[in-house]
Amino acid sequence: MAKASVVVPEQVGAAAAAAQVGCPCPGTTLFPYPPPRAGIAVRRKCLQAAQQLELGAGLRGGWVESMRASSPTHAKAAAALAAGVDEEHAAWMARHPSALGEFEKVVAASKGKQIVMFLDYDGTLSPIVDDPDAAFMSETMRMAVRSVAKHFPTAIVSGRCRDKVFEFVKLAELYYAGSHGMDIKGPASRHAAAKSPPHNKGVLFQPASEFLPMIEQVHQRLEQATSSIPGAKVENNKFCVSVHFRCVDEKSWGALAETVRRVVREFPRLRLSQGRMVFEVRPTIKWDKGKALEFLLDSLGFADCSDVLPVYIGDDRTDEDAFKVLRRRGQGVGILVSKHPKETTASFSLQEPAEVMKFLLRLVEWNRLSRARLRL
Ligand SMILES: O=P(O)(O)OC[C@H]1O[C@H](O[C@H]2O[C@H](CO)[C@@H](O)[C@H](O)[C@H]2O)[C@H](O)[C@@H](O)[C@@H]1O
Repeated sequence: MAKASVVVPEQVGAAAAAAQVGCPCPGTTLFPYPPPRAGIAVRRKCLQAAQQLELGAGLRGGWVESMRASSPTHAKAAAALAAGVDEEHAAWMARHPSALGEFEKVVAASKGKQIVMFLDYDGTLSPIVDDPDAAFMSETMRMAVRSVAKHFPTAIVSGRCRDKVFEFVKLAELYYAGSHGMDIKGPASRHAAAKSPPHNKGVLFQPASEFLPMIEQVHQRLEQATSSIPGAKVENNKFCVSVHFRCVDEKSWGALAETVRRVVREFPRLRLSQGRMVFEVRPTIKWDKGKALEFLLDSLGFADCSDVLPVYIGDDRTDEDAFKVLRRRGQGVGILVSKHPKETTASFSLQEPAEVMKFLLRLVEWNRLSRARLRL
């Protein structure tokens, strides 16, 4: 398999581009610029369909195609039809190599920098399951995240409401950005708070608080309107609402998409996007997981700093906003969790939560050894 190198010709372009936008550390980017194209015709078509959906311009067929794209099984089948699976996968892996396989390059990029860890929850720390209320993370994963947080400032960035994701993760020493980054809170544990920068104590940021009553309303409307579609599940995520279709018969997907769109049209200040077998309804404000990442870096005292290396691991379309921010800053490491080729702005990949755990533990071990070596 062709290996991607940190020192590739495109990075000269990256450095130049970074310099043009005034990036403080143009020589240190891990991101080739312009971003490599996945070249997956089927995926791109599906992405366009998803964008149409977001713009509200999609036809019924476009929605269903986009809904299919959010299922790895369908996507895999579609990609397999479009090209040889192995070739497609190998080419994709060459563009987005395994963060475990290229571990040395990842850590080399952190030389002299503070790593800040950003972790998505569903599909990254916990496996995807049919019932959103049963998406538990394993105790071993919890221990891995706890260890990471002992070594690096660590944040969970999730589409879930903050309280719910905290119930799953149960680690008070972390930062949490729930509702796709619209509900940010600093560590609750006294020990972690004591270690936080002084200006960051008790950080709490909720840029969409005025939308709370509207989200309540749309949640009720969606529950009502989708109640006749078996398997549809509406989840109130405080500043946004998810409508799940993982358990809906594919024959009803068109009807569900139309119903959701009809309801969302009643609320011009809300918008519709799509995640993994889920519609996401959220405020039209310009705030997403990428903005949350930047907010947290600033809160941690790393605004306009070149001596920080944000590492963001996520599996979903909404995580792309964070990957894009890293690429624009020319700073950090974006890692997509996916077994299948997907169009992404992330530089690296990991296949599944089990690999995420291995990566986290390896990072902890590497940091422990590097510190021990410094003490010698
Ligand atoms: O940003 P995330 O932490 O990845 O949250 C995104 C959505 O995740 C959850 O839904 C996804 O996981 C479920 C459990 O595995 C699965 O059943 C569903 O199909 C996935 O879309 C969560 O329930 C949503 O509210 C989040 O927005």
